[in-house]
Amino acid sequence: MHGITDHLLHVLSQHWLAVCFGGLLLWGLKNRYKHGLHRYPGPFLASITDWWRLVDVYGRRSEVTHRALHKKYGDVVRLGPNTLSFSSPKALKTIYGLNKGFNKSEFYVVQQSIAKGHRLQSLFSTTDNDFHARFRRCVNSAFAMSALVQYEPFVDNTTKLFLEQTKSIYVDNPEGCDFTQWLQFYAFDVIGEITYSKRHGFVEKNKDIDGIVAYLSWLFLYVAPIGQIPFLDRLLLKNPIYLKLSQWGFIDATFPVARFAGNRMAERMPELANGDLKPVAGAKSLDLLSKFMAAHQSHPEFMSETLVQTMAVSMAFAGSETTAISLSAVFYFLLKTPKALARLQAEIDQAGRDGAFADSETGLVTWHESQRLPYLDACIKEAFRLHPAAGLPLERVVPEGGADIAGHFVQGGTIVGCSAWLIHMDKGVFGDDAEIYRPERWLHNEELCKTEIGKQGEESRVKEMNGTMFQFGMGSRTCIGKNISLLEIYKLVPSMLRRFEIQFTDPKQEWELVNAWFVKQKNFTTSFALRDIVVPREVSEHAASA
Ligand code: HEM
Repeated sequence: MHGITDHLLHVLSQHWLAVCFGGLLLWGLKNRYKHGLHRYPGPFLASITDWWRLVDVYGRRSEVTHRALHKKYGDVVRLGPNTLSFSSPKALKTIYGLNKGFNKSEFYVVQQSIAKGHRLQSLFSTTDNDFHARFRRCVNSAFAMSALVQYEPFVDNTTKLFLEQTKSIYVDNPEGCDFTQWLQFYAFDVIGEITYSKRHGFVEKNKDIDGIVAYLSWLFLYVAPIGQIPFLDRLLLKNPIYLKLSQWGFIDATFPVARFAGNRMAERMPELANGDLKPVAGAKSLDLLSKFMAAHQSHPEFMSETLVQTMAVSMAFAGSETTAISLSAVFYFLLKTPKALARLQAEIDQAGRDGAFADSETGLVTWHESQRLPYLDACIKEAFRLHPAAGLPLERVVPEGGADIAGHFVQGGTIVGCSAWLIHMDKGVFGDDAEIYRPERWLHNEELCKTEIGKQGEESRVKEMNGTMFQFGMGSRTCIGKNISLLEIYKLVPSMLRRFEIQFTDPKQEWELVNAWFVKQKNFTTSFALRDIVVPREVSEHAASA
């Protein structure tokens, strides 16, 4: 026995290079043929190792890589030894459909936040479908369309302040405004107000409070590449030593947003203990935190205090950067397309002259008023289409037994996903000019609508586009905050356009994109001038005669 071991050790020491090479070769071959994925095209290195996609995502423009790969290879591309990307809208119903059994991949686990050394499994990041379904049932009603009316006063407070601050800080300011950051301050404060009836104070102070925005940006820059090899997270941000030290109180690894949420919860605990949840002083209705606490009262066996806090933290994580990116996209594409901006401005001014807006003083537009502006709707949808916030495929794991996805049988355990950056480019659905910004595609062509058949054709064309939009995801894991973000966007865009003339500070300016899971814009600097708010005809005639 001894002799064999000695002999083996001798051979290994003599031929260690060949042994290492052989081991690597076997590992590479195992990866290459994993789950029969060698049938699918893609970069050769991607079929061998996930380091290929980590490096690509680290380059911060993966949406460009993914588009180029699908253009070259077709509807299915292999992005890793165990990962496929699908670009055809036909794949959506299978991968994201209700009760199809596809779980989120480990990519999402990397996004779990930490409070006092413990990971917080959130609605967004959990990979457990049963846990998710129970969690979602507890909080769903707080996000229903009908609850929107209750949140509008919260949004109004921040929007009015935002309009005032834009006027006093940026009107006729030659330095211009970093518009993406300014909109992010807005989105953070709206979420703060809806969640806690308390703004973080970004818009008041025009600065990043407690470094929350910078921290979140850093975090997304981290989770995007590390999420490609999630195991690395356990060596880095969530390594056990760091988490233990944090649990014992030696270091504070609590995310700043989690700290803010914890403080607000502590303030409300007495109310919860009394069973007396009521709107915070000055607020007209219950905020989200109160609603999550009410869920804790009605489902104490599941909705723990930790889950209440997690839910509150998720609001800032999932709802601020995404909304700010989408708002920036709406304004950017309008400024880049003067004809569309002029048409939208004309629609808004006409509504102003017709007395469609109740507020002629601050410029604030209500949700209901915004819903009567079809061209506004078209401009917003077109911006969502061309610049969806999430810039990576929404990864899911194929259930045991495998699945047929858009005509391809894929084995269980394979990671599959679609990216809105590809789905929204489908020419079959969005037209041959899918690559350009053209809000008109969302309107019915009046010429065609003159016949019944033409009208039906137009209706089904627009319906298909609506049904293919993927900016909020799809199925059971679709964005729970969609209605809140739409409330913000549909109110802020017309309110800003009533109040201000917005221009690029440098007309030749192009923005820069940074794909860190969410595709954030940089170098989008704007100048503002005050506009006279267009008032109803009778009012202006009355003013003229007086
Ligand atoms: C324009 C703004 C927004 C965009 C583009 C957006 C996008 C998305 C997407 C794509 C997903 C699905 C992720 C996946 O399947 O992997 C998602 C989920 C989610 N979003 Fe949003 N979101 C936005 C605003 C918000 C807001 C304002 C909130 C909170 C108030 C929010 C909270 C969430 C939560 C909690 C989830 C997880 C839902 C679940 O798994 O049940 N989002 N969002």
